[in-house]
Amino acid sequence: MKVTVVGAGAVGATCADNIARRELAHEVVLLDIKEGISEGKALDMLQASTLLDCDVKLTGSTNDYEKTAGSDVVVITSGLPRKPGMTREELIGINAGIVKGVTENILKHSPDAIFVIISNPMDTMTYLALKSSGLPKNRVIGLGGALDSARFKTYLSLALNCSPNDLQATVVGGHGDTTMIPLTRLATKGGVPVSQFLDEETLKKVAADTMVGGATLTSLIGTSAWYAPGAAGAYMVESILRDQKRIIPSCVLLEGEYGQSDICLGVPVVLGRNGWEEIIDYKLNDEEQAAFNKSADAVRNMNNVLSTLELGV
Ligand SMILES: NC(=O)C1=CN([C@@H]2O[C@H](COP(=O)(O)OP(=O)(O)OC[C@H]3O[C@@H](n4cnc5c(N)ncnc54)[C@H](O)[C@@H]3O)[C@@H](O)[C@H]2O)C=CC1
Ligand SMILES: O=C([O-])CC(=O)C(=O)O
Repeated sequence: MKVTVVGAGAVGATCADNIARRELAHEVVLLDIKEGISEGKALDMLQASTLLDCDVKLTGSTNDYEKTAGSDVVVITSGLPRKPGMTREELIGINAGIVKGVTENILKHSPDAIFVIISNPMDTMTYLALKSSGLPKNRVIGLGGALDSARFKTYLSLALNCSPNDLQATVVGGHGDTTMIPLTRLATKGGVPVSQFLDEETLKKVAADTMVGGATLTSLIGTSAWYAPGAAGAYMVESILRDQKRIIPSCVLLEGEYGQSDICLGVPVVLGRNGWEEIIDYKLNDEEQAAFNKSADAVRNMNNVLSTLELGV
């Protein structure tokens, strides 16, 4: 199996490193437009491999897409990250052109690849990659819910003083500070609703912290996060390449599911060797569905901006 990660910055390099360390693919190509950075980071990771008993062919490429040929999965992280005080949505003007161009270049050499889109604003970038490529819907998957749910579990585990591994907790909707929806009602500890352990005020704080999880890290670090985003990328790639069929909330095209159409938005999906294979219906209650619809409205507004950017979509 071969994976290409486009963008050898913080998220791309971390994702490639996680994929290599866990030997999820036999070959990993890291590609960046900036001269030397991908070759340097790939060589550094290769040297680390000798210390970590891991055997993966890791190479870098400065914008040479021939080296990416025959990739099974392509992870797109190329583009600008936000700075403190910015929203992810403000990145659309610069990142849309990058994501569209990269998708086109990749497809020339890997026509059968499954795409995992990370660049922000991710819901709109996923929609753009899908629409501009004409790919089957199951092969374009945005990363949002995997990361946001990891943050939800982290804040829950801190409040509950328990292992995050004993928690089930999912975030659906958009990957934005105000558009994501931590599904508190469905969160469980060892199969028991977390509302049996935590009062409403604490649960509200956990949900609020989750929603601004990315913004909190951005203001602490000065740029956006990469350890959990890179790990979340590898987690999705693992389920795809190993055909694990894990249920991972991800951004996919909705065609009536969850009451929405012609939009890519975060819902629980089964990830396997065919990409996303099934949408799981969580049967949202009225309040959750209203929040989902509001989230869809905001993401649709961003998608409408694409037509003003002269991208030809
Ligand atoms: N969906 C999610 O959950 C997350 C999304 N992100 C997003 O991921 C993106 C990357 O973030 P970082 O890695 O922190 O940024 P970074 O600035 O560290 O790395 C981005 C890399 O993309 C490269 N690049 C730019 N244009 C390119 C092109 N046309 N072809 C190839 N490479 C190109 C740059 O040279 C740079 O090395 C940002 O848009 C960020 O907002 C970050 C974290 C989580
Ligand atoms: O916060 C950001 O801009 C990057 C991102 O999407 C995240 O870490 O969730």
